[in-house]
Amino acid sequence: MDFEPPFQENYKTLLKNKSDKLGDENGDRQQQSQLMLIEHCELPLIDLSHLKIRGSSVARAKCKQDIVEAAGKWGFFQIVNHGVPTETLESMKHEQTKLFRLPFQKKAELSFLNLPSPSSSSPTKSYRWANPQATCLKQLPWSEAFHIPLASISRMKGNENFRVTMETYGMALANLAASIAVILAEGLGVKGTDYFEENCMSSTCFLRMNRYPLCPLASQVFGLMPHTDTDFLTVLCQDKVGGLQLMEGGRWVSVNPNPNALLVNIGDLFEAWSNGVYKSVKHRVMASQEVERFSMAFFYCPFNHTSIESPLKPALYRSFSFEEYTVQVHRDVQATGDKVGLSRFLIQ
Ligand SMILES: O=C(O)CCC(=O)C(=O)O
Ligand SMILES: [Fe+2]
Repeated sequence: MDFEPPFQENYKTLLKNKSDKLGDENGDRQQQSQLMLIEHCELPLIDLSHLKIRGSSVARAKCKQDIVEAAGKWGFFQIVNHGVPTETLESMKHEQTKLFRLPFQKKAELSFLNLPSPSSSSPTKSYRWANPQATCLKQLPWSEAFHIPLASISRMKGNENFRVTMETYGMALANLAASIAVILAEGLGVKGTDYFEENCMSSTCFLRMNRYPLCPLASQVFGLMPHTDTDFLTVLCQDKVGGLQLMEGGRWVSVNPNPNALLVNIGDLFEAWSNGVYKSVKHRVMASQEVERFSMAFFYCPFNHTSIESPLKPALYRSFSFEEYTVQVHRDVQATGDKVGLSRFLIQ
């Protein structure tokens, strides 16, 4: 299978170090018991058809309230009747599978898809797999991904269908995320804001296509390491396989996959903008020995120069630009393997 990244070959030394696995006798016992006794959770499922202007105002208010409550309690919720056409979703999934089935050597070429070369705020390549900086198995994600700035897809070479599908998908998701952002702002008592309309457009957003290959060492590595998202909102489209877990009340819980729903989660920027009311919750993906998994994350982000400052006072975080945040995250990841994140910007 020439599309498979060479995990085993390239990470031979790390993989030989069995004492390293995710919580064995030498590891953290608490972590081990957590891995074995994971509860499943049913995230709030919100039907966005209630938001229609023609519908009842009571149902509309209740739907908005459900979104606001889920963002504060879980940081995650599922949505149905979200308005993204089924054909658009299906074409994206089809194009995504085709993309990952290309030979590894081709995907890894620097010029593949003609996406932009690394810049200071996004200094890594669009195609990523495993983690060249990993010093132990816990830092080795068993996955490959394309991280695509929507601003640059007009330059994409090759498959015209893919470019058009991605453009349509990006626009639909940017509109969807914008309407959720306004509801969340209203939930904070901030009415009639044009902050999101002015600072976030489809061209400031990113798409990340993830593939989690079968993993022969599923108990030893993650599919994707625990992290929070560096954006305002993420809209995730996942298949029916499952594997996503999130932190709830200090423990990891498994999210039951619902392939008919999109999953929305709060990112770091919204946590800061909401002054901590909405939660950017840690999540991770477990690796699987049996089933391959695909997901697509849409990251709702502002311009690099956009200032993130909560309209609620007194502010918990000092104001920072999106670029300042991403540069700091990158610096911390390089230096410590951990992004640190919002706590860096807390006002003492
Ligand atoms: O694949 C998933 O379910 C989650 C992906 C994710 O968290 C990400 O791309 O940031
Ligand atoms: Fe994520």
